[in-house]
Amino acid sequence: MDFIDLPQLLAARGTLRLPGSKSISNRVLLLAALASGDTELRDLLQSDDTARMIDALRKLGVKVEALADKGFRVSGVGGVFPLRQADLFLGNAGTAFRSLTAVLALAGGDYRLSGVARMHERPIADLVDALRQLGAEITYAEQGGFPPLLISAPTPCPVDLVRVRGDVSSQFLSGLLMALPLRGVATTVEVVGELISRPYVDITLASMARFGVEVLREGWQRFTVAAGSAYRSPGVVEVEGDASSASYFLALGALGGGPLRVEGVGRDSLQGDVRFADALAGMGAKITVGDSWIEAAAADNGRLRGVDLDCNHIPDAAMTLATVALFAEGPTILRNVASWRVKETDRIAAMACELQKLGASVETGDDFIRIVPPARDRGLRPAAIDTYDDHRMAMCFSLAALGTPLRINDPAAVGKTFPDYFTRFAAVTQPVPVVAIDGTSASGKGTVASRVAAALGWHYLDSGALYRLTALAARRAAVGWDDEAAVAGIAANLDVDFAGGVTRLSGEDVGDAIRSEEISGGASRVAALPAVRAALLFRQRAFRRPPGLVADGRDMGAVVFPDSMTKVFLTASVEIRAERRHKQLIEKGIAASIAALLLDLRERDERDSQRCVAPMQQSADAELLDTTNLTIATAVAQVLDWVNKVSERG
Ligand SMILES: Nc1ncnc2c1ncn2[C@@H]1O[C@H](COP(=O)(O)OP(=O)(O)OP(=O)(O)O)[C@@H](O)[C@H]1O
Ligand SMILES: Nc1ccn([C@@H]2O[C@H](COP(=O)(O)O)[C@@H](O)[C@H]2O)c(=O)n1
Repeated sequence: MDFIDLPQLLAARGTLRLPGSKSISNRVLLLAALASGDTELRDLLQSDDTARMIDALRKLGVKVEALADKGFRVSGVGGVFPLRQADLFLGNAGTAFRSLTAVLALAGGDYRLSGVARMHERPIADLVDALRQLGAEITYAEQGGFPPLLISAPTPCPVDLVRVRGDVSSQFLSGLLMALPLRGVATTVEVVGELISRPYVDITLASMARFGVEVLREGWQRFTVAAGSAYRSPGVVEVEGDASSASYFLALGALGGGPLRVEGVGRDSLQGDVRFADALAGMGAKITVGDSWIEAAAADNGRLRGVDLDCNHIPDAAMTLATVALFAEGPTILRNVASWRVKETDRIAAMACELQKLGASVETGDDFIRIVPPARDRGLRPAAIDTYDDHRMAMCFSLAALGTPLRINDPAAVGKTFPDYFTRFAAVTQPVPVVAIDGTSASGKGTVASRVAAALGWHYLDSGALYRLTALAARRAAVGWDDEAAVAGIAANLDVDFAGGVTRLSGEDVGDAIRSEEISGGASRVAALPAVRAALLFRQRAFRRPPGLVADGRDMGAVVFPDSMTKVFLTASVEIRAERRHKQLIEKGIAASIAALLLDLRERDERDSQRCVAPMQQSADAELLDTTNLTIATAVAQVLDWVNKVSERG
């Protein structure tokens, strides 16, 4: 499985230009295609969802040209698609699926609309039922009430009133409204049930108005499109930044100190999700709003409060509040989020499951989620977060990195709306610093690394101990050191604890047992197995806790912590190393011979440096420290000097 490991973060600040709004991008793409005249769309979102819409429009015969600098030119077809037959695959793009269903059902032609498996589980009967009232000919290709859909030319139908449910997804109403000008006659839509996610309907109405069609709105119950309404290109449309995407960075600013400014949305934004900033302010964050930017910073006392909030108006951004709740004082209750259940995944269930992995207590109902953060002294637990092919799950949970190192599985899910999310995330966050000390066996890595850690007041990781523990546990389970799958299974489930400087395996102190020459050899054999290294990777990264980490091993700088602030490759002549190890063993009362140790060290160096995965080698960005003629104190002083120089450079 693909994953990204996020280091625990110390702070977040900076400025970020948002990608274009998904909701606006997909609406204006469709309206520009239906309009008469060419439209230049600037700052359009470029992501999976917009790619699906563009692809579909091209298959319908619409000319969509990419211009320089995130621009697109759409040659409008004046309401008549040139191609009257098409098979459209819309992935998991709800905005594209619902609006194209409505438009194609009234446009005339034979079309098949399908998507990914999850799209085929997302109900669409309410929209289909509404369209059928207008004469639409739509059949379900597989399961009744769900995509895929087969659409053919509508039967002429004189009705001027159509009813649609508004309490499942506002996209049904939005799709219907955008399609109505194709009828040419006055049509009123009456919403049945309470309309949810009203700000998204506002975006629809504003987008239609931009293309010359004013909808008469009576409360949130009746919407009328006048006879003869037709879309006309406004020439140029600038797409504002995505307010839902802004929520992750505003939350980062509030949790990570800030100030963190997002550019592209502000006071006059069309998007309801800008009100996420109000919710964050309600939790105690400092929010400043400009015409086209919003900035978030931590509360004066650095703490946020849990809230009890109706989230009907910010259904997408509300997910971000669920992970912010992990850091708040007291419980947070997010109400009126039933629509989460029919999104990219059942977001209430998915959110509950993943929040619990981090140590929160969670209660859920049909339309709410209640989150109690873990006790402050316990903090968040390192965890591997599943993302359910849902971009928002991946982005929301990245915030947990302010409390723990974590793994995000299938991070490419962000491609739906924010393909370079994790690169932008890294640019505005400051991870816990690491000093990596790699090198040959018995060169003094552990001695130097632990003293550097003590001098800095940082944590210390002896990564070799994990390979030694794996070798010991395999031996005890009578598993051969070459049995890759079995040893990797043991590594993945090691019950180890280093509390108080004591190395425990399943509760037993094994500090001496793992230092025997037999286990040293076993450790270097199991360490050559790729599956074992993969199984131990996140476990090592989970040691990266504030204020910093000094880690020693063979691949700390190259593989485990490639972004280490200082990398050192420590070595000494093999003869000196054998002498030091001999002295060390004799002092512990363990019998040893220099000749045997020499042989063993040479063998381990050879195996460690020649293996195919993460071989021991000095990387180009590592400082070389040969301790053959150095005292321990001099070696430690040299490393601290390198660390200080990097810190001074900032
Ligand atoms: N510069 C030095 N001068 C003299 N003795 C040293 C020096 N550095 C380390 N030693 C001694 O060498 C022995 C081996 O050091 P240490 O255990 O730190 O090595 P290591 O590289 O971590 O070994 P391993 O690869 O087995 O984990 C220890 O007894 C340590 O005190
Ligand atoms: N990052 C690491 C650390 C260790 N190993 C292997 O484990 C053996 C024991 O390590 P020590 O540092 O305690 O000597 C060592 O010989 C390596 O084979 C590793 O591969 N990567």
